[in-house]
Amino acid sequence: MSARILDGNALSADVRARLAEQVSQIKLRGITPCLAVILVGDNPASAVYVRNKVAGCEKAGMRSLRFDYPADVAPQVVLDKIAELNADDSVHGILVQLPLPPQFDEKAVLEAISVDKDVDGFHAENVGRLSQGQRAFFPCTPHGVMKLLEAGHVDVSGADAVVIGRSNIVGKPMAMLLTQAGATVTVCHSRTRDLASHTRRADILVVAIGRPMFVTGDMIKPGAAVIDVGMNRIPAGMPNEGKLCGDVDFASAKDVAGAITPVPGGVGPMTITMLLSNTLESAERQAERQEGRA
Ligand SMILES: Nc1nc(=O)c2c([nH]1)NC[C@@H]1CN(c3ccc(C(=O)N[C@@H](CCC(=O)O)C(=O)O)cc3)C=[N+]21
Repeated sequence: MSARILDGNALSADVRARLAEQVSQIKLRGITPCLAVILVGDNPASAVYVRNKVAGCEKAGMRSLRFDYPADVAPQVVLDKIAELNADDSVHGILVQLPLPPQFDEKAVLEAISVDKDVDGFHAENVGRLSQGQRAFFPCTPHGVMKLLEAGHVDVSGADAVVIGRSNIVGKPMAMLLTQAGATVTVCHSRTRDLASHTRRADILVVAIGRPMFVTGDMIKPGAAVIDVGMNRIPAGMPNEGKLCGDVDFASAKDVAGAITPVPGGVGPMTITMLLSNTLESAERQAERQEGRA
């Protein structure tokens, strides 16, 4: 048996069509949702992602602003730009592409973004709000994973979910969203003993460790939903060198899993889709505030 494919490109197209409809509605109220993207340095992968984010905005009818800085820029220059964008009512979302060069204090940069414009959901206050079940911007990658599970009719409530990876941008918020949706969640990481004993019990397995093809079919419970957040280049000297691959060995996993996301075409496109969705939501909240004042 081969697993059902949880198709992130198809779901993205669906969701983005609906977003474009909502964007044209809010434009009638005189507001054009606008995302500002800040990119520091010349990491080629970051440049591709930023280009995709900007293109996604335009296609959905949103406005985007892009600010590029050289790798050796003084952090204060970026902080000043963030302050300017925070104060600009025509900007609804601000994203600083990570990772930042070493002279930056990443946390200080993320905290400088207004909570109301933090469409990445990385600000400590948004993280706190999410953990308390309050209205918040959810981080885009885990939010996109929840949408993929929902569209794929994967039952989350009561499921045993295992998340591999404990990063602030994926693993931790993923665990929170799954917990809120009623799963029993285990978070595994580099110090976990006997990883496979955990993964083999998972009805839902989310893998976000950044190690190419690390999870193999023998680590997966038959019928499980396997979500691959990995985004790696196949190392030199291996077949398909230079191509994208996930943290899951798709070839062996697909024969065991009940449902699985491919790389590319799984979680990645949904990350950008949820970024657009958060930007629209930010614009809608601003419209509510304005109309509340009027
Ligand atoms: N502040 C910030 N927010 C982010 O959301 C953020 C970030 N920094 N830094 C880097 C990571 C990575 N990320 C991806 C988004 C889309 C794809 C994506 O669309 N991937 C395509 C393939 C793209 C390709 O061909 O390279 C796919 O999986 O099908 C991948 C990765 C967002 N990130």
